[in-house]
Amino acid sequence: MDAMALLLDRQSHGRLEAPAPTAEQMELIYRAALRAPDHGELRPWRFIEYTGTGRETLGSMFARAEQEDNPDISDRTLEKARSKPLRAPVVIAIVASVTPNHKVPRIEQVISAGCAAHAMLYAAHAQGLGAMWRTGGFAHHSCVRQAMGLEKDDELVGFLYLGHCTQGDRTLKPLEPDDFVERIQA
Ligand SMILES: Cc1cc2nc3c(=O)[nH]c(=O)nc-3n(C[C@H](O)[C@H](O)[C@H](O)COP(=O)(O)O)c2cc1C
Repeated sequence: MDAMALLLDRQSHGRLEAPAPTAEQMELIYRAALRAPDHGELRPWRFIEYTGTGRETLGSMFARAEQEDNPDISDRTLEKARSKPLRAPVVIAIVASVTPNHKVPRIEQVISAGCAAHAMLYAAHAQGLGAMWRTGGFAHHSCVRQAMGLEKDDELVGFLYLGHCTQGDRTLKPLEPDDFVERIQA
């Protein structure tokens, strides 16, 4: 795939189905993540991959978070939270693993992990896979953070849902660079 076409045409796919990406495809996705810009070579990221029934572990975390916020929650809402990770055959939690009190500020380390997630979206698209970056209501919940072993300064930058697209591309709303760029020329 042409690199510019990749950059200009990528889009998110929320409806994803099996089969899961192959081991070779996953390897390339992680390798792309590891090429993210990284001030100080801190490698401020880690990835937790949920597949098969492993996704139920993540669903249980979501359900626990939901229940903690609202103990009187209905079974239906609880089940909805629990089933969220089943929306794709692979879900990857991307954690900004932050080195505290470092000359590279925390925000730069979190951005770096975000860049890794971004690279993963492109690596998926380049291989004909569908992907979507989600945080939902749970990524920053103390329950989920604790279950994933996040340290105080860490950040869960999101969940990457990965699989095969069930639908074609949607028509994108055109955006114009001139609406976002300020040019200082003198
Ligand atoms: C940090 C982050 C978190 C996001 N969380 C969600 C989410 O929880 N739910 C959602 O529908 N979209 C979420 N999005 C947006 C989608 O990933 C996607 O970018 C959006 O639907 C636009 O689609 P596009 O990527 O094709 O332009 C998130 C994006 C980012 C960068």
